[in-house]
Amino acid sequence: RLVANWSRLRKAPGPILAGFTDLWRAYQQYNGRLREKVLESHARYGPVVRYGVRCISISDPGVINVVYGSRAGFVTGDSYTVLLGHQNGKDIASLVSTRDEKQHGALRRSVANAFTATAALDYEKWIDVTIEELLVSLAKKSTFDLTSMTLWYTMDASARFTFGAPLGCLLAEEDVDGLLQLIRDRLTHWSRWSSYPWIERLVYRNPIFTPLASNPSGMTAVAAASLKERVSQVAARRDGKDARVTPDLLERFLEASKDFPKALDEPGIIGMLMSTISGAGDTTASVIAAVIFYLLKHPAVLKKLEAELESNSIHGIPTFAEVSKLPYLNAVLKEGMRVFTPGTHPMERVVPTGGAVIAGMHFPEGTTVGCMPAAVHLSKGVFGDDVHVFRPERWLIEDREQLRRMEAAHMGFSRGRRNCIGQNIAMLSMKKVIPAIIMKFKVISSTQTLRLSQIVPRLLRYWVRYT
Ligand code: HEM
Repeated sequence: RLVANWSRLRKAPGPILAGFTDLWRAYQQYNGRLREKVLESHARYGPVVRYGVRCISISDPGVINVVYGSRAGFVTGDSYTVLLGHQNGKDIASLVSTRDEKQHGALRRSVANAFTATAALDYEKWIDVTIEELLVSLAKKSTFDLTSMTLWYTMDASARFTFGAPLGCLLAEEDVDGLLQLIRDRLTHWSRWSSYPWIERLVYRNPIFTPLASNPSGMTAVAAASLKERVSQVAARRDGKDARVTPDLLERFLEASKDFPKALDEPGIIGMLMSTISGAGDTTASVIAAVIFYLLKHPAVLKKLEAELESNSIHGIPTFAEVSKLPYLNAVLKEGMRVFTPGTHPMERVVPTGGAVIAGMHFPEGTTVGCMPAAVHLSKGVFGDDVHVFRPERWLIEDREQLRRMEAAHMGFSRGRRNCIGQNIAMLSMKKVIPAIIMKFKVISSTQTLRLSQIVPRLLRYWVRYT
């Protein structure tokens, strides 16, 4: 059996054990090292690397459209089912976790209006209030923990634009109500079990083992409770008792459910809430912290950014209109999201019937292929020889063709029909909060030898190790 496993994809290089058994992958993932190992393997073997019995990582940006393109027919890998919520003995699919393309398309269409660039502007006021609270908290401190503060900020901001009320993390400086822990439990669960989704199903979604099922269900319960509470508030509003000027995401989902009753039935809305809550917190916080880290590490870049903000009279909390088109700020964020990506493993897709030739190699149907943004972003052919260097200037060039190639290879928000639906909101939040912090405070590192590992792993300690 082990030899049969190995021979299935023997042309693809990679760690020997990975070809024989998925235990190798499971072990690395359990220890938060899979990302590091896949990156090492790409450096050693090239753009195609095997990291599991049927799993292939590809770092060649040329394959992005093949694997993630809208008509490509590559459905998401079985590993995503580990993310399915579970309530009352039933799986609750979310945007991220559903493998059913029809269900995904219907759900995504039903909520698309709530995430457009125009809709994101409606959430600006929720974000402003939260930035204000963050600045007040920071002003009271002589030193602050960047990791925690950005996290409390994104948790409160996302709770505001999702449910219309903050969690209170910034005020308490802790994980109020344990929501962050629930998100992390869900991601840890994903990380632990994505190598063996069929065992996960057997253990956690089997009525015989119901007590164990609490792990993937925690967030489902929170989302369901929020939904119940808000439905009664919306009903009260309709009676004229509670006038809400700007609808939050949940209210928009409830509105949209009238037009899309099938996609956005109760489990559909719960699934959307789960995707939004877990998609918005840790990811945005870690990118903000990483960008500030790179600015501190590169004082010349920080100085240039400050000069751009100064010359555009950006002080206090800027409006999105003021900062959305600033070229250097754009370049800093794009570059920050190139050198730092939170994802810990390739975004897995399954080769459709008949197999496919990808990156010059034929893969039989059923093979899991995927790109890990961290690996793709190190493509020297696209980004140049200095791929490991944080250099926003690479995005400020005249050469349109080169810019197009870099844009096409940027996977910070993934690509294709399952790309990040929250990216407009994330960009709005980041483009406002980073200038607000650096223009109000002179942020300096409290240690001489600041490393990314001191900033990021505490955010993502359950699912990735940074060195
Ligand atoms: C800088 C911050 C963010 C980054 C780097 C990021 C990154 C990503 C990536 C890489 C994916 C694809 C995951 C996969 O296929 O495995 C994704 C999907 C998703 N993200 Fe984000 N995200 C961010 C912020 C947000 C925010 C603020 C929200 C919600 C308001 C959000 C909601 C989602 C949802 C719902 C999906 C699933 C989309 C689908 O499957 O159709 N994300 N994100």
